[in-house]
Amino acid sequence: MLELQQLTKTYLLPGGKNVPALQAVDLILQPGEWLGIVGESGSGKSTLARCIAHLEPVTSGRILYRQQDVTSLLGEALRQHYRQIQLVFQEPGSVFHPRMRIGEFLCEPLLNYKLMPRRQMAAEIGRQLERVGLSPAMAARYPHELSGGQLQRVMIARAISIYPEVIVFDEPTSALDVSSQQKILELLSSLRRETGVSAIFISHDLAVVQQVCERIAVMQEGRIVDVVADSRRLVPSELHPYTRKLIDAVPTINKLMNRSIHHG
Ligand SMILES: Nc1ncnc2c1ncn2[C@@H]1O[C@H](COP(=O)(O)OP(=O)(O)OP(=O)(O)O)[C@@H](O)[C@H]1O
Repeated sequence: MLELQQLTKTYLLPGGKNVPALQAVDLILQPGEWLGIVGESGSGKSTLARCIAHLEPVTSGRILYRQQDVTSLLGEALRQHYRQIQLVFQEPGSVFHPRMRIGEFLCEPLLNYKLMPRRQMAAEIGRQLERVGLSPAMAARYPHELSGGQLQRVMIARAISIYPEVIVFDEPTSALDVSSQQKILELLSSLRRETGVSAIFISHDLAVVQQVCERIAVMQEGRIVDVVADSRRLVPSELHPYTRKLIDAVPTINKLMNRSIHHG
């Protein structure tokens, strides 16, 4: 479905210094798959998300979407491609316009892609809000009247409203408290079952990624250093030393790992 070939992104800082944020990344996302990306801060996860979502140009390499190279798409072809790959960020607050009601925010992509006439919009927005566990009455509210977890649900509703084939989640639960985080992860699991959408799920927290992804790619200094086929069966001897270091940093994962070792 989506294939990254030798994807490289280098930032040029004022003064001439180069920052190699992505270094020859190769990665394949299969249809329906939720692929996890983990790595410590600065390893290049957000850069990868922005490049895949075409929010930043890549320095070199290719992004193949359904076998077509989309790195150099322009104009209407790019606009249509944007629709297929949606990005959900960590800080939903930064995406909302403070004076735009939630309903207007949800209308935007539907109008933009002419997915339905205006007269059906109110009912559709109500359905979308319900789908992510919110009341249709929320459509009349402003962003500052919603909690972080509710805003993240609105972001998710907006991302799925235009039926993308891939959603890139960049730390979607990191700004939330543990209970809201858990509820969002449950919502994502049920949306995955309902829609069959594919996803790239980025987090610094292996325990979170484990809940929604089978395969996980591990990033370090802009490279993929390890790909774990089954996030729920981590076999230490088969892991890259850096992956083991990440696991050691997460106590809950340690427990799961011990359990999988003892139970074969
Ligand atoms: N716009 C930019 N200009 C210059 N350097 C950047 C820019 N964005 C990211 N970088 C650098 O690229 C590298 C990768 O950053 P990135 O934000 O992708 O990592 P990350 O794994 O997402 O980290 P975090 O989890 O802290 O967000 C870092 O060295 C960062 O300083």
